[in-house]
Formats: sequence, C-alpha cells, structure tokens
Amino acid sequence: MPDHARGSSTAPRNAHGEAGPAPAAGQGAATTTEARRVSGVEIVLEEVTKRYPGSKTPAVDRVSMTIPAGEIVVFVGPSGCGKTTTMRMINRLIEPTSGKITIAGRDALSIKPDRLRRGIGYSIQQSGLFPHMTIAQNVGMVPGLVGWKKKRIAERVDEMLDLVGLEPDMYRERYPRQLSGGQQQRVGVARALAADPPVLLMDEPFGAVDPITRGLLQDELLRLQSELGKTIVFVTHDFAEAVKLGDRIAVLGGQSKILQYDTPEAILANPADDTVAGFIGSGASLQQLTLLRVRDVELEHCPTAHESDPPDQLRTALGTRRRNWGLVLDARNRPVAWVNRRHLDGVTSLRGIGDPIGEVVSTQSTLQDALEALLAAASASTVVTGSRGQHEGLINIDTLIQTVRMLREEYSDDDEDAGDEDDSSAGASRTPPTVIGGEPE
Ligand SMILES: Nc1ncnc2c1ncn2[C@@H]1O[C@H](COP(=O)(O)OP(=O)(O)OP(=O)(O)O)[C@@H](O)[C@H]1O
Repeated sequence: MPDHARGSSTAPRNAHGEAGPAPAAGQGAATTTEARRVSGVEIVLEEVTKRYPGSKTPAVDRVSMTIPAGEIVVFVGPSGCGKTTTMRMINRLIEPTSGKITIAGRDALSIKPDRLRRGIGYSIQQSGLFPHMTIAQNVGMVPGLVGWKKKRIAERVDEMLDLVGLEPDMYRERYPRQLSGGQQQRVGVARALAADPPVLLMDEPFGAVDPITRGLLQDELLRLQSELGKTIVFVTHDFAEAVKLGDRIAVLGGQSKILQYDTPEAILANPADDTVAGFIGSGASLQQLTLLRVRDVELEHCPTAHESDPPDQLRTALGTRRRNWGLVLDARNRPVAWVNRRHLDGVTSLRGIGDPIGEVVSTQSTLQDALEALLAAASASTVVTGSRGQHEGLINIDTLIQTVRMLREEYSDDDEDAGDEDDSSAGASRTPPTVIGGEPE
C-alpha cells in the first residue's frame, strides 16, 4: 500500500463544525449564529405523556423540552425508551394522552392532524417510499396534496433530487426498487423536504444502510442543513451519530425521561450521571473525533497534475518535493489516480496510469470518518474532496493521532476547571446548555 504523504500538522479550529476559533463569550458567537440561515421554527413540549391502551406504565412520561428553531436536536437512548413515541407525538402520528405541544407558538393539538403533517417533513428507516410510485411521484406527493400546480411540482422534484445529489434525468422515472438503499434514503429526505416544511422529523433514517453510505448521508444532511436551517428532530440509538449530527442531544432514559439535554461537547466532557456516561461508552477520546471535521484541521498537500499535463511535470515535482506519490486530477480537479515514479517511467500521458484513489473523505466528514477511511484503506493518508468532489488535500494518520492527543489534554483541563469553577460546559463556545424538564442541577 502506498504511504502517500507523510508528516503532519494539526490545527483544529473549533469544535463541531463552525469554522474559525471558538469565539469567546460575547465576541464571535452572535456572528456565527446570525450567519446561519434559519427557516425552522421552535417546538415546545410541555409535560407530554403517552399511555398506550392496556399498558400500566406510560411509554412517555411528562416530557418537557424546547427544541430551538433551526437546530438539529437528536433523541438518543436505548431501545424502547420512547424516542419514536415522543417524536411521533410532534406530528400527531401518535396522539398524546396529556400535555401540550407548541410549534411556532401554535398549539399542535388545535391543528387538524392532516394539515399539521403537511407542514412537517417525515423521514424514516427504509426510506418509507411507495414502491409502486416513481421517484418523481414519491417526491412530489406532499406538494400535490397541498395543491401545487403540476409544473411547479415537476420543477420542485428536480430541484430536490439535485439537492440530495441524484441526477434528476437519471432518477425521476425510476421506481424505488431500482435504487440502492443509500439512494432510496436520499429520495426519502428529498420527499420529506419537498413542500419546504419548517420542521423535519427523522426516525433512524440512516439505520438500514452500510456504515460508509451512512457516513456520506450524514455529511449530506449536514450540508443541506447548513443551507436550509430547518428545525430537525432526529432519532437514533447510535451515540456517535448523535454527536456528529446534533446541535443538541437529548439523552433519554426509560419513559423518555431526559437524562441530559445539551451540546455534544458538553455531554462528552461532563456526562450528567453514570447512565449517560455508560451510554457514551469507553471510547470518549475517539468519540471526540466526531466533534471535529476534516475542514477543521490543516490538510497535507502532495504534488498534483492534470491528466492533460505532461508526465515530466509531475516527475519533476515529485523529485523537487522529495515525495514518492502524487495525484492525477481530471479537468474539474477531481482526483483520478495515485501515481509514483515507477508509474511515470516511460509514459507519455497521465491518462489511465497509477493506482486507484481508494477511500475518499469530504471536508464535511468528521475526523472519526477519516480515521475509519484510513483504517479501511490501510494507508497512511487519504484524499480529501470538497463539495463537488474536487481535490482539497490529504489527511493523514499523524494528524489524527495529534488531534486525539490535543483533545485529551484540552478536555482533561476542562475537567479540572469544572471542579474548580463549577462551569460544566466545555461546549459553551456555541450555545449555553439548556436543561428543561431534566433533573434540576
Ligand atoms: N402501539 C403501541 N402499543 C403499545 N405499546 C407500544 C406501542 N408502540 C410502542 N409501544 C411501547 O412503548 C415503549 C416505547 O416505544 P418506542 O418505539 O417509542 O421506543 P424507542 O425508544 O423508539 O424504541 P426503538 O429504539 O426500539 O425504536 C416501548 O415499551 C414499546 O413497546
């Protein structure tokens, strides 16, 4: 296996995706928040309870929480704790037994369920697509129900397919069974977003796909959300997924009791109790790799050349920069092949030579995704691409090792501070912790 680029530099800039240094209180935080488009609305649950008929104990018992507009809030907890029931009460697929749910200031129980549901996108595991309907019909269903004109629906279908990375011409007339699991999930998200609802409920939407596709779909969701700013409630039982996606995480115990409701950084640094700590598991330092994205660390660079460039140019660059490996890019700067000097011997063109690129990570990927890609490829570095697949640089194992080391030092300092000053939020750079309806501190 090629060792590609070696050497490293580590320069994490901020936890959890916001570019630039963590703003000090009162300095940059407002700018970051303002810069983000928010089209979502606030959801408030007050003392919401669900008791299924014939069951002695409630499935959800007096849950109160505020889900801020434009944020991704992840419900995470063990199987059967009531995540799905809590989520489905928001769009009244399940009627609460008691309590109040307010969406954008309106009492959800006062809105007709059908009408309510049209304003709330819903995406579930296995995508929930109708098998006998084409992709276009599936995506256009809710806009059709709310009375959009045919032309507008057709345009919207194409726009949505494009948004989730599916070429409309290729996919709109296909049927769900003709798509892979990952593609079906993308269509599921496109359908949930089609009528432009301010709220999106996602119930383990990526649970049924393989881990690599899952990582890509998560990246895609984060990219979409950075453009759309919806209020998203996301259910998972995978804590790593919660850390990656959540602006806030609600860790739920039995009967949806809120054990902790806070930013991922704060929960990782200061689990509220042993149950939450147990749920995070023993790999806390590795989990912290999900707080940083590839774009947050300094990338390595190796010599590159376009397919149309003369091989000599790359040969010279490898020699001058004393590198064994370089990258060949296509006309749109997308990586095509790894090449070493041996590949360049006697060739007159860079087309069709070299080793396959192998695993690629995007600038949106978390450092944990990058680690997995490096381990899967068994190589010391992997190619990083930007939003349109263009080459951005390389990330290597040394960078990741240094980052884990740095995070460990940083978070152990926070622990000491927390003991001294009772400031329990290592994630305070983004948003103040909010515990509503959880255990009072
Ligand atoms: N329709 C129903 N009738 C009776 N009990 C139900 C019904 N749906 C769910 N329950 C029970 O309510 C509790 C909460 O279920 P729920 O599906 O909300 O949990 P969950 O955390 O989403 O679980 P999972 O992660 O396994 O999907 C469970 O004990 C479940 O058995």
